[in-house]
Formats: sequence, C-alpha cells, structure tokens
Amino acid sequence: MADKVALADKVALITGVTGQDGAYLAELLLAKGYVVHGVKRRSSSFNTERVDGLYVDPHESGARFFLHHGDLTDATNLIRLVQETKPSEIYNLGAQSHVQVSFETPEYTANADALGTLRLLEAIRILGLEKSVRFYQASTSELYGQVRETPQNEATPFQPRSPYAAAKLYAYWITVNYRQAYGMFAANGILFNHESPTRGETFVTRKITRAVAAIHHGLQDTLYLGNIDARRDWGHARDYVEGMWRILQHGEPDDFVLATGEAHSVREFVELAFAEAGRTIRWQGRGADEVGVDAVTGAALVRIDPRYFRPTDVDALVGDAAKARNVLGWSHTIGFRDLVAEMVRADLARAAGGRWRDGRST
Ligand SMILES: C[C@H]1O[C@H](OP(=O)(O)OP(=O)(O)OC[C@H]2O[C@@H](n3cnc4c(=O)[nH]c(N)nc43)[C@H](O)[C@@H]2O)[C@@H](O)[C@@H](O)C1=O
Repeated sequence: MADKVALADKVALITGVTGQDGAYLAELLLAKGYVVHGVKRRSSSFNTERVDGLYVDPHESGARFFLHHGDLTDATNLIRLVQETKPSEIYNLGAQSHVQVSFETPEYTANADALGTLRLLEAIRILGLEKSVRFYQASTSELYGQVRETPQNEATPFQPRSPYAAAKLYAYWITVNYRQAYGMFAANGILFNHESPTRGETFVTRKITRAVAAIHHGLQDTLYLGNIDARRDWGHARDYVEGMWRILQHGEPDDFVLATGEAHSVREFVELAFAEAGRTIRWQGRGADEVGVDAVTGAALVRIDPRYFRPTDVDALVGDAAKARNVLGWSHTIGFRDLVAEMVRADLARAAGGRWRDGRST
C-alpha cells in the first residue's frame, strides 16, 4: 500500500466516507486521479453500501480506494491513520450529524463533532504536517440557528440552536484557530442542506421520498412528520462535494458558504414529492391536528407526530453563496424541483424492486 500511496500526487483521507457526502466525494476524487483513504467506524453490521461500487481488493494492482477502521473519538487511531496514509488533503466529514439525535446524545455529539475535529487537527500538528496537509472541515448552516439576517453569508453571526450546532461551532472556530495559530491550510465549508437519493432515511427529505414511494406501492399508509413549516435551502450533494474540493484547491485557506439561495418549506417538499408520484395533497386542520389528504381519494397521507418536534428548531435558513461563486467559480447546478424528482424516482424504483421490506419510516 505504501508504494501506491507514494506514487500518487494527491492522496485524500476522508472521515465519514460511508455517509452520503463521503461516498460522493470519494467518487469525485477517484475520477480526478486521487488515491482515496476512507475512514469508517466499526459496527456489527456492514454500512458500506454507498461505497461498495468504489471498492476493489486493495491487493489488486491499480487499487486506489482503501477503507480503514477509525473513529473521531480515538486520538491515537487518528494519528496512526494520518501517519500511514500520508494524505495531501483531509476532508473531515465524519460526525453525529442528526440534529434531533443530538438532543438525546449531546455528550457523544460534542465528543465526535467538536473534539473529533480537534483530535484530527492535533494529529496533523503532532506529525509535523501543518505545512503539507490541506484540511477541510464540514461546517454547517445549522451554525446560524436563530438567524440574525437573511440570507446568511460568511459574515453572518452564528447562534446555534442544538447540541449538534453547538459542537459544530467549536469545530468551526478550532479550524479557524489552527489556520491562524499554525499557518495550516484549514478551511471551513459552511454547507446548507444537501440531499440525494442516498441521503440517510431519517433526514426529512429522504424520509418523505421514501414514504411517497412506499405509499405508492401500498407498503405504508401514512407519513408522520414534525415541523412542516420549517424552511431550508436544499441543494444536491453532488454539487456540494465539488464545492468542498474547490475550497481545498484555492490559493489560500478560507471559509465559504455553499447554498442555492432558495428556501422551501418541508410542506412544499411534501407536496412536490407526492406530485411526482401523481398525487395532489390538500391540507386540512391546524397545528398538531393538521392532515395532508389525497385530493382525489381523501385518504390521510400525512399526519403530524409531535415526537418529531425538536426542543428548539431552526425555522428558516437560506444561504448566500456569492463568495464561493466569485472566488471559487462554484455554483449549484441542480435545482429544488430536479432534486425532489430524482429522489422520488429513485425511491419508487427501490420500492418497486422490493429493495426494502416495509415502508417503516423513522
Ligand atoms: C445542514 C444540516 O442539514 C441537516 O440538518 P437538518 O436541517 O436538521 O435536517 P433534517 O432533514 O433532519 O430536518 C430539516 C427540517 O425538517 C423538520 N422536520 C419536520 N418533520 C421532520 C421529521 O419527521 N424528521 C426530520 N428529520 N426532520 C423533520 C426539522 O424539524 C427541520 O426543521 C443535517 O444534515 C445536519 O447535519 C446539517 O448540518
């Protein structure tokens, strides 16, 4: 393995490689000729579906994608991984990334998301690689929380509203600090929500498209949601990993917002997703009693379940990506309607192919 690593100019280490973004990024970097090392957490079940297509036996000549066990809560493991893989670029995408789950596991979230970032930065410093490694930190629009201005840009003050966002706030600033204190190429991408057909099933977009497909195929009756008036700036993950890469290719380390500049409510997402499957939703009632019914059959397709309300939620986010556009030449290419259509079609195909056993939603 060491020979192959030495042969490549560009070597990337990606934490969280089995997640949506990790898999898209690995694919992008491999296409650009990188050797890619992905870090995945050990678990009792395989969780590598998203990267299975990229994997070839590491013993085969030409193998350029390698998976390693690792954990952001394990400092010595991170030091060893950086030492062995000798990356030129590190993308820190690993995290406990579910906002609602962070209210139940605030300490673990802080450990993985905040201290995990510190551990990785320290690994670089301990190994004396401050001047040779470029470091990307997956920062998030959740930092803006209770927003101070709209749209949000790189100068907008942060006001986090969840343990997840508070942990990511530390990670953002420690990344800035290592840049300033040690001259590291350490950069934050402040990414607004980005989705795809491989988005985790507990995030609201995928939960909706999966339910639309399950309902369409008679596998589920009703979709239960929380705050359907929340507004988000939803882009496509494929566009956003290109932005991550550009952030690390720039002449100097800096922080960038990646966003589409358009906000839509969860309610609109629901309407569009059902429309893609040929159904029109009509809303009846108010608050927790609101129901989304099929305009033709009258069947209750969407109901509110207060279990999905968060102790504090972020009501509306919309980003201004002018800096990324002007400095990096980045902008999104896939709009809201196309995103929803792609996700619904992918889930309809999965449901039709019997690729999930039931329509349970989480
Ligand atoms: C950029 C940012 O993006 C993501 O964080 P998120 O915006 O919290 O994403 P989400 O899809 O869980 O929620 C979006 C909105 O939808 C509302 N909502 C209603 N009903 C349900 C519901 O039933 N489930 C969920 N999950 N949300 C619901 C919920 O209350 C919220 O207002 C993560 O990738 C995060 O890591 C990240 O960094």
